[in-house]
Amino acid sequence: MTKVYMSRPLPERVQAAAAELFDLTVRPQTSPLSVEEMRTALREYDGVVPTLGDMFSAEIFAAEPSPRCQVLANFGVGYNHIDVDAASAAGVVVSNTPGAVTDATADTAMTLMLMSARRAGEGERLVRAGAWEGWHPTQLLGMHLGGKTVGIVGMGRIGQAIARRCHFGFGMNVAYHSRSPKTLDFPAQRKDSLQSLAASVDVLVIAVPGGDATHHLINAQVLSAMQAHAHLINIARGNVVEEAALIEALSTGQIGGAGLDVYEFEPTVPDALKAMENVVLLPHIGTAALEVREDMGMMSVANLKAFFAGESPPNKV
Ligand SMILES: NC(=O)c1ccc[n+]([C@@H]2O[C@H](COP(=O)([O-])OP(=O)(O)OC[C@H]3O[C@@H](n4cnc5c(N)ncnc54)[C@H](O)[C@@H]3O)[C@@H](O)[C@H]2O)c1
Ligand SMILES: O=C(O)[C@H](O)CO
Repeated sequence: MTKVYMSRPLPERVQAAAAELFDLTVRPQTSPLSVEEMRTALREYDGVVPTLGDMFSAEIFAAEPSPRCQVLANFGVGYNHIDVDAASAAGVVVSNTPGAVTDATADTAMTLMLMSARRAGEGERLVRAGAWEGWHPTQLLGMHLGGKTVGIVGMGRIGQAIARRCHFGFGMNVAYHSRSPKTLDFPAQRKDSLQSLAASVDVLVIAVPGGDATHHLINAQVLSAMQAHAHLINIARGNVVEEAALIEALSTGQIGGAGLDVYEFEPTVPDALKAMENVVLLPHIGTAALEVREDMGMMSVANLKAFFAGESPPNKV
């Protein structure tokens, strides 16, 4: 029977579906795989279900050049933790879970946007500290989103879902920067550079994939182009934003605030960020809803099933 290894426990429904089809081993820990665990997974299993944090780098494939494993069915849309070229050179196909994550992650972006613009975290801390002295007309005044402009960096599935929510739900104007124009079913202004997008919006949202090509895409230069009242929202990958430059921009008042779901050195969150009132910090919960995690898992299982039936996985990357 085909041997499959899951690097973390997934929702019960997903494990049950995988166990019906394969000889399934579920690793009980929730931490990223160690180098030794990744090598063993490649050596001893036909298929592996890894997830973010399991760093299947070129070095791992170099150490296991002829693996038994033929497919990495990643749990998650982002696969920047897998060196796809090295996997391919070792004969390993990689798949991911696009679409299943889109709406939930866009909702998380809206949560961050509203919390940051309307100072919700700051207000919650005030209440919890017992320091709230009652309503008054000029307390905790934030930025109203209606009529403001959101700038999307990465107008893909999640970027478009965020833009739709902003336009149809909140009456915001939408701008974006992309290498080529997009055909969209809502009005949006395309900016020809990241700098001009950053300079012209009230909220800048990052929704690009992670990886070498987008590492520190949002650096000191981009942050200094932003307006002093503007907010930065990152639901993509932590190292797309140069965290040290963000801390500087937030602490000097170069930008108004930030909402983050992801961090450059996850799960480490710098003390400087934790100490600031004008930043909202979430623990990478973009897709954290049971039905979403079930959909992602069922997609990984469907990719494995197709692969071992001799077909191309529907979500091969
Ligand atoms: N926070 C979370 O829990 C969470 C959840 C899901 C996805 N994500 C992240 O979001 C990413 C995007 O997911 P998606 O499904 O929307 O992917 P996608 O491929 O549909 O969209 C990404 C878009 O970014 C564009 N892009 C790439 N490089 C760019 C650049 N330098 N400048 C401007 N645009 C650029 C691409 O052309 C594409 O349109 C994932 O790769 C993942 O890392 C995070
Ligand atoms: O890439 C993804 O899908 C998320 O970051 C994990 O849910």
